[in-house]
This record gives sequence, structure tokens and C-alpha cells, in this order.
Amino acid sequence: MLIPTYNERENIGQIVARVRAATPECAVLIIEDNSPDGTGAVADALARDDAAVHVLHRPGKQGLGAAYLAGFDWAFSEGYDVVVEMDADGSHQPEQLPRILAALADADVALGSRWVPGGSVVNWPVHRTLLSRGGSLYARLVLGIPVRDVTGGYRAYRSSALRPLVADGVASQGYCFQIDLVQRALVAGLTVTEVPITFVERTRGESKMNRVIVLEAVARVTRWGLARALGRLRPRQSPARRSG
Ligand SMILES: Nc1nc2c(ncn2[C@@H]2O[C@H](COP(=O)(O)OP(=O)(O)O[C@H]3O[C@H](CO)[C@@H](O)[C@H](O)[C@@H]3O)[C@@H](O)[C@H]2O)c(=O)[nH]1
Repeated sequence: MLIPTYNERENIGQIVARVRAATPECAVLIIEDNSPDGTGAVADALARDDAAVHVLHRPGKQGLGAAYLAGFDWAFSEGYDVVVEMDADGSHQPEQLPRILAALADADVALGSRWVPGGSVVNWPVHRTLLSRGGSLYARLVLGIPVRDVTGGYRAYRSSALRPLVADGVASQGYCFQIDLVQRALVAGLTVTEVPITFVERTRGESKMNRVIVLEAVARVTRWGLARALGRLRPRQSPARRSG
């Protein structure tokens, strides 16, 4: 279980406790970018109390993509068969993780999805809902991928499937990283499934989303779409499936 953190001091303790209670078999790596609010010290205390909790300290905020790439390397080197991504802010429910993990029985990648039947968002501002739904729709149309929630950050990968996807690095830095990996999985012909989740807006701390993150996603998806139109990028459409 990889949990990237930037200024999540008020959230990290609770989310780690919930993960450990819901899935005691899951080890946790907190990928901490030297948060000014002292998240690192809280994370270190959690690791001292529980041998299954680890912390990777990085020198500064380098974006979600770089944080996850460092986390993937750690998971591969530790020999984990499954890699899970989850936000630290409580928007992803650890209690729903067993369903996501179960979906890996028939898939290489299981995406927690807000936008399939049974999925939902709670307390998300209208502009975030529109951005997320609009972004997913744009990516689906431009890239021709059959995934409803391409930006979601609650997902599980088989390590053997993930490793080749990121072997040459991933340039996407912000939340576009999530779209990038979905696309890479489909281009590689992997089986991608969507599992309905309930996404609950954080009650403590702040989202790190900003205009640069949105613009990066629009620019990259548009560029990939053009490459696809020119025949250079063709998802081998293993149909994205839904599981319950
Ligand atoms: N280490 C590190 N962590 C980061 C950075 N930027 C964000 N994070 C961490 O990444 C998680 C998601 O960031 P949020 O800022 O809370 O995201 P959001 O706007 O609420 O959520 C949306 O984007 C996420 C990114 O994939 C999605 O996961 C989520 O489902 C949603 O669509 C949080 O745990 C946050 O602390 C960074 O530069 N470095």
C-alpha cells in the first residue's frame, strides 16, 4: 500500500490505522515529500509503532508521479506481488480495499471508480465533480479508452504487470500520472477493471490540485490523442470491465 503525503499531518495517522485494520496483510509505505507541516515526524512515529509501516523521505515536493515511481521501486525491491495506490486524506475508504484486491483475481489492474454504477462521490464541490467527469470523458474520447474514471488514485496493480509499464520512467508529474498509467496498461493489452468506490471529500487539510496539474493533463492527453490519430499509439483494447 503506497500513500503519498504532502501536508497530511492531520490525516495520516487515521488513514494508516484504518488500512491496517481493514487489511492487516497489507504493509504501508508513506512517501513523504518533506512536508512543512511536520507530516514526516508523524509518519516516523507510526513506523516506530508498527513494523508493517514504512516511510520514504524525499527532499521536497516533486509531484504525485515522482512520489509513486519511488514507491513502485520500493515495492518491487521488497518483492510485493500487488501494489496499491491510495490518497492520505481519507477520501478513499480502506474498508473498500478488499473488493479492489479481489478484482485482481481476474485483472491486472483494478481501478477504484467513482463513475461506474455503484460508485459515488460525497461532499465534492461541483467544480471538482465537473472537472473529474469532464476529464475522464475527454480522455476516453481522445484516447479511445473504455475507462470511466481515469484519474482516480485508488487502485491496485499486479506487480508483474506494473513493472514493465514504468520500466522506462513516466514523465507525467501531476494527477495526469494516473491517466498515463491507465493508458499504458491498455496499450500493453493488460486487463483493466473498474470497481465502484465511494469517494468522500477530505474534512482536514487541503487538496494539492492546482492549475498547473490540470493544464499538464489537458496538454498530455491532447498530445497522446494526436499521436493515436497518427497511428502511433493504439490501445489493444482489453475491455475495461466492471466488478462488484
Ligand atoms: N509525496 C507527495 N504527495 C503528494 C504530492 N501531491 C499530492 N500528494 C498526495 O497525493 C494525495 C492526493 O492529493 P490530493 O491533493 O488530496 O488530491 P485530490 O485533489 O483530493 O484528489 C484527486 O486527485 C488525486 C490524484 O490522483 C486522485 O487520487 C483523487 O482520486 C482525486 O481525483 C494526497 O495524499 C496528497 O498528500 C506530492 O507532490 N508529493
